[in-house]
Amino acid sequence: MHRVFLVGPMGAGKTTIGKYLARHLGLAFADTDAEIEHRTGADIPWIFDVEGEAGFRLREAQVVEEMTQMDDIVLATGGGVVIRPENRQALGSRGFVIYLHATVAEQLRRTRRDRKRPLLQQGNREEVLRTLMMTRDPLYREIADHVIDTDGCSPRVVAQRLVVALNADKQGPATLE
Ligand SMILES: Nc1ncnc2c1ncn2[C@@H]1O[C@H](COP(=O)(O)OP(=O)(O)OP(=O)(O)O)[C@@H](O)[C@H]1O
Ligand SMILES: O=C(O)C1=C[C@@H](O)[C@@H](O)[C@H](O)C1
Ligand SMILES: [Mg+2]
Repeated sequence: MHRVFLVGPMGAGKTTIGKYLARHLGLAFADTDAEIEHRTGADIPWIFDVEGEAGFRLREAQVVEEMTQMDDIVLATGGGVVIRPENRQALGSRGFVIYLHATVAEQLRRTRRDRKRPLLQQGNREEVLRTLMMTRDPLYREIADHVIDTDGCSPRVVAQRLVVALNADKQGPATLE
């Protein structure tokens, strides 16, 4: 039984690399952001507008509680998933957690044209990303079994490093056969 959970900030590549990795490993792919949109029939900016960030976080916690119990899955999470202790507990205890790290400069480059991440649509993007990173980086690390620096690496190279990390984890629940 394989469960790989990808955590990290906006633009780290969780969604991009998660899809690639799942295909490579022959596992299902799921994404908490996409699942929330699927369940509500609304996109994330709309949910933030109507229900506020608090409403979104509640939905996110419900999805995390369910999806971290699915088998043979690569699960990409939203950048803020680690805020809630119950999410950290579920992710940290139920699967192999990979922290995809990217510097703020790299996050800025990768999210330059983004209009779908509500937290990046107001104020100074660099400042927002820096503040989020300061509070969240220790939380990503708290639950991570492995950290991968993605700066300057193509999605393919990041995915290859991820496979190496999974293979090296003899005890982990996501060890490759
Ligand atoms: N290793 C990489 N090298 C270059 N570009 C990348 C890399 N990983 C992702 N990208 C690009 O960065 C953008 C954001 O990637 P992605 O949506 O996968 O991030 P995410 O971690 O899922 O963010 P979020 O937390 O907001 O869901 C996309 O345009 C993607 O193509
Ligand atoms: O970093 C965050 O808090 C977020 C990241 C995205 O994945 C989405 O979950 C949403 O835009 C919030
Ligand atoms: Mg994503």
